[in-house]
Amino acid sequence: MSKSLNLPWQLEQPDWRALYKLTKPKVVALIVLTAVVGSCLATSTLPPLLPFILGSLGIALMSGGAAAFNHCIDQEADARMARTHNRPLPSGSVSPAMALAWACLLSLLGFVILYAWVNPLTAWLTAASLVGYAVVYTLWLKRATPQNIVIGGLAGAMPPLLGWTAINNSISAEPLLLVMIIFTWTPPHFWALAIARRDDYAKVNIPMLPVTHGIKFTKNLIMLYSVLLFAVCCLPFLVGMSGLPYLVGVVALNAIFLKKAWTLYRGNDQSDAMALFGYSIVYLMLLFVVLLADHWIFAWF
Ligand code: HEM
Ligand SMILES: CC(C)=CCC/C(C)=C/CC/C(C)=C/COP(=O)(O)OP(=O)(O)O
Repeated sequence: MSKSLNLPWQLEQPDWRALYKLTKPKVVALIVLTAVVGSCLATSTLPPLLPFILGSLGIALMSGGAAAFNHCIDQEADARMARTHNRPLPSGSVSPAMALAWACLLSLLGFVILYAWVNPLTAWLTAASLVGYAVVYTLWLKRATPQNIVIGGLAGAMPPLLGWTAINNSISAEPLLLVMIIFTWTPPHFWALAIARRDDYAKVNIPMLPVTHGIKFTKNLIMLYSVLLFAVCCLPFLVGMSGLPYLVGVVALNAIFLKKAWTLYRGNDQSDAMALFGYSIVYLMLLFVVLLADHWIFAWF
């Protein structure tokens, strides 16, 4: 039987570097950070070690699996975009069958770990996030509406709740506020990049907002969401979940965010858009570090 048939039992030797890249490791690292902070905030002491470690591992595996499914589904568009044409599938460093098998393996392994050793609630919520990203966003919304990333952003916003349920096995208001923060952060995070890469998306007919509604309109919405993000970030302080150190931190982080959004609104599309995109990542990382530091300052002093 010919090797080119690529049946599952005829997979090539794995290229581990390519398989690692399929998991979008930097994105998953930030996702896991938000989940870890969700776990730490779920208790006033240190979280119990087993659900903490296995919960973070299961969330990481399923997020990496979701990212690998995204690569499989988007391989043709990725091949035609300058930003993505070097990815493992378009460049041929991994076969479609191997990538699909890898996505299934990571997702299943993550699910089993969460279900068997953490709790079924976390396993099912993480599975819903995976389906939300890989199926609802990538397979459907991405090509259906310029609001794709607003709705699809809910999947990527779930990890603080997943981290929380891994420890508490229940859903409550506090982690939902953290979900709201990431949900509100996603549009400026992504639309900044989409402004800089507008032509790429136009070329492959993906209806991202700068393609369908133009750059000026997208900049308006980035400003609007940036103001909204500031307000949403204040909620943990206003409901008494976080203290003054958190408030000081988020005021500083959001002031810089607003300044960069304003600079983009007024200025150069390429460099200012990439500056806001780059900062959005540092911003989210620092915001969750500040949340955790504030939590521990209150718990221990
Ligand atoms: C639907 C929601 C989201 C969309 C559409 C989106 C879109 C993107 C895109 C297109 C990139 C560029 C990737 C590349 O060049 O390979 C990116 C990068 C990144 N995103 Fe997002 N993102 C979303 C949610 C998130 C979430 C929830 C997180 C983490 C909590 C996140 C963290 C990152 C990080 C860390 C990078 C930099 C990756 C690198 O440099 O390799 N994103 N995002
Ligand atoms: C289980 C769980 C918590 C799932 C969350 C999964 C996850 C990896 C979310 C990240 C969102 C993201 C990078 C979207 C970009 O996709 P894109 O296709 O628009 O960007 P691309 O063109 O760079 O691939």
